[in-house]
Amino acid sequence: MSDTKSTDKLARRGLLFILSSPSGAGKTTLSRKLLRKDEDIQLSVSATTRPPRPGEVDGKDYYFVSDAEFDRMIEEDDFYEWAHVFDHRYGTPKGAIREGLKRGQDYLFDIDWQGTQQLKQKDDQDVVTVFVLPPSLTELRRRLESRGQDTAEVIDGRMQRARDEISHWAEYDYVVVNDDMDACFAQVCEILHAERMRRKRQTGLIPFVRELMV
Ligand SMILES: Nc1nc2c(ncn2[C@@H]2O[C@H](COP(=O)(O)OP(=O)(O)O)[C@@H](O)[C@H]2O)c(=O)[nH]1
Ligand SMILES: Nc1ncnc2c1ncn2[C@@H]1O[C@H](COP(=O)(O)OP(=O)(O)O)[C@@H](O)[C@H]1O
Repeated sequence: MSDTKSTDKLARRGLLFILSSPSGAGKTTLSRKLLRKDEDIQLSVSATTRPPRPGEVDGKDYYFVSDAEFDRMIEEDDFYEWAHVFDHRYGTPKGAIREGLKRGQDYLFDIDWQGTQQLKQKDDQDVVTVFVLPPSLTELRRRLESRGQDTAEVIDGRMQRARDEISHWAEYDYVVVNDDMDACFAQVCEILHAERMRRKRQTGLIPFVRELMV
């Protein structure tokens, strides 16, 4: 983050910052704001078999792939994790994440509870999980409708799945309610800042403290 960069003098290990929520609660909006504001975090771009929505860019929002291509990626062990969500498959490509973490690069994940569980099993110490709740189910439906990108049938399906997704709230490290976007975004930034300061992530502390003690 530009405003934390100057105080970020010590070497640290990066983290895997996961935002999950029922569809429509606001995680894509929160993610985009975070990526714009914070230069030390980058999006882990998922692959999906779902077709692009208007305005979505291949390689930026998702890698949009065919079923056959997704099968090939599974066979070649290209995924950190993958899951069926709604009627499609979504997965996190391994890419350069492991190397990036060592250099202090943080990664943002917009993934569901299934992907979160898999990532935690693979790499619990680097994972920080945040669950975003809507203020009410009425408002959740209103947001899905106002986004104006899904059919009534798709929206009904997402509302039905919302209760299931919400039932996983207690598996997350942090839970925020996205009522007012600015207030919620500020909370998400505070969580990220505090997690970066954890002693275990500050790999530069040992040589730094050693210098202080000579
Ligand atoms: N497990 C897993 N879930 C993903 C991945 N990418 C996206 N998702 C989840 O798939 C769900 C549907 O995403 P999307 O079709 O973009 O709809 P949206 O959540 O309404 O924006 C959301 O819950 C995402 O968090 C991934 O790589 N792995
Ligand atoms: N706090 C909020 N107040 C009002 N509208 C919001 C808020 N957060 C998100 N929205 C709107 O709700 C819709 C769904 O948000 P989005 O970020 O796409 O959700 P998700 O990625 O969780 O499916 C979008 O049109 C977005 O602009």
